[in-house]
Amino acid sequence: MRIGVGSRNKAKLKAVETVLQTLENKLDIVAIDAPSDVSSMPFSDEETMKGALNRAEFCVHQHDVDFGVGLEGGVTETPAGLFIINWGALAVKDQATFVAGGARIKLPEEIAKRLRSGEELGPVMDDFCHRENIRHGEGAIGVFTNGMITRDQMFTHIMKLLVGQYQYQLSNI
Ligand SMILES: O=P(O)(O)OP(=O)(O)OP(=O)(O)OC[C@H]1O[C@@H](n2cnc3c(O)ncnc32)[C@H](O)[C@@H]1O
Ligand SMILES: [Mg+2]
Repeated sequence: MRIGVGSRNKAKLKAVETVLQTLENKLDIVAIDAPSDVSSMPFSDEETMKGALNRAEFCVHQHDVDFGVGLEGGVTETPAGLFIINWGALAVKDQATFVAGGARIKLPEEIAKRLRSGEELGPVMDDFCHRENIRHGEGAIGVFTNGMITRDQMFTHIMKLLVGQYQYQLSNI
């Protein structure tokens, strides 16, 4: 089974491997530079979901893979403040595409302000924490939940939601 993941982000790749390893021994996971075709800091559910779908569909349409996975991070305004959000898509070659959303939490106002003025969350988190590449590891969600839920764990949950929907469809044809 050959799976294309539309990213080189370590947290995303780890999540895909974690979930698929439990299902199949012969796995060929390929990291693909898939364009999201949305802004680098998506600012709504709609835009973030679109980014995930575009990445997944690019993988199955442009590469020789059985499945394409797209995982996309973004933020959205709510009455309670700016929330970090994530969406995932699983495109099955010549078949359906599945979509799932992830856990979301409010970002501290100090971070939210910087994003509203046009900065990207990745560099803002590194600056805020005086560290590098937080987006490849625990992520903002890990930092602001005290490590309770890390970025790869959050994406692992999304992957389970995607694969589970595909399995349900297979068993109900
Ligand atoms: O290489 P790609 O796959 O694009 O991975 P990415 O880390 O850039 O992730 P996204 O494009 O999906 O996320 C959009 C932006 O939000 C940032 N971001 C999203 N979730 C984050 C998190 O948990 N921690 C730090 N930055 C995050 C990310 O760095 C981008 O600037
Ligand atoms: Mg990105």
